Amino acid sequence: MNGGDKLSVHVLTGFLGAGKTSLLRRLLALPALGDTAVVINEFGEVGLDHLLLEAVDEDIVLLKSGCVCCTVRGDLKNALVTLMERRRSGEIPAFARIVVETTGIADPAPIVATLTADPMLRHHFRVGNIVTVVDVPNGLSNIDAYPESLRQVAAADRLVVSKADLADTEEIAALEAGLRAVNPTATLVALDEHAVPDPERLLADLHDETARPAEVARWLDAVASTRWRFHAHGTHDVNAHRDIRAFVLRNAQPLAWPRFALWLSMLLNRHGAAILRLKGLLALEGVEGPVVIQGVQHIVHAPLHLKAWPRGVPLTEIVVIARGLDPTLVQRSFEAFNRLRPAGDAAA
Ligand SMILES: Nc1nc2c(ncn2[C@@H]2O[C@H](COP(=O)(O)OP(=O)(O)OP(=O)(O)O)[C@@H](O)[C@H]2O)c(=O)[nH]1
Repeated sequence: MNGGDKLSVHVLTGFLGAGKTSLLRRLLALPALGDTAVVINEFGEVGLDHLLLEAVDEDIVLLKSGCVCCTVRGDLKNALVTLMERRRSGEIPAFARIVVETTGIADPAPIVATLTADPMLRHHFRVGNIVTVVDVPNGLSNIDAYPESLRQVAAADRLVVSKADLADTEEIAALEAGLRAVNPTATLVALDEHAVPDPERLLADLHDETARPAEVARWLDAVASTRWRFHAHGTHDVNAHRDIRAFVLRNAQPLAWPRFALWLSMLLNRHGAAILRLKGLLALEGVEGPVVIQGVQHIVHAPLHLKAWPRGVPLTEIVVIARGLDPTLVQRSFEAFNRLRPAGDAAA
């Protein structure tokens, strides 16, 4: 359940021209990330050429940093399987993680779906962090104009605010507030063109058992310290014009896993396209510590365990970021289907 020695596949996304490749270049130059394999779709669009050292074959190259870089023209599964086969046969250096850079108009959900749904990929890989780059000059207007941009922001575990050098502090603050409003649980990292990114901050993920409790505590703090709480009268809607709401389903009574799993799959079947992101902790009957769940749109990752409850007491708290979905109805169906006493204002 906890991933064992699988390799994390991180997804680097962000709208057209946001600064994905610039960030990737700086990350790959860091000695700590020399053992990274990179998968880029539509290679012709990105300018990594000056980093290229040696062509291993038509699709795979070694970068100066020692990283392996692979192009995806066909499907992601084939690219990942090929990388693993060449790594095993010693044709390319061993690598410890993979970063997939998407095109600017990609929705990250299908990548997550590929990794979680395919049995062979699931055996070797696990979903790492979704890192979304958003540039200050265009970020807010892209979120409003392009559904792909919104989905990239909502899906993120890390939001990198780029081109801060091209804006003043007010513009940066406005973008950060807008990003927080769409996705309160992601870590915000502001970078300008020359900043050295912190690889730990961007790529340490939930599979890193030492980082996991802090990561989860951060989600919960982010939710507790914002207005994103469910209460009897609905949510405080700071994102009305986008029809996006983040809300928390919270209840202290332990859940029966089979019942909860059925409820969740029914919810995602019916409303998967409206649910942009879901993450949280479950208090389950017969399970001592919290179980971490997270999903992107209709895809849910394999659950993970935490050893201790971040607040010291068992409490189910699920953050949902949804578009066009009434939180009151979701909360009601969560409580009714799982046979819970309504938490109401007392738990909010
Ligand atoms: N001033 C400034 N320019 C930046 C910064 N980051 C990226 N750029 C510039 O923005 C342009 C686009 O950057 P890329 O890194 O290619 O962006 P991308 O997201 O990979 O672009 P696509 O792959 O085309 O979607 C380039 O000209 C970069 O030099 C930054 O922090 N500050």
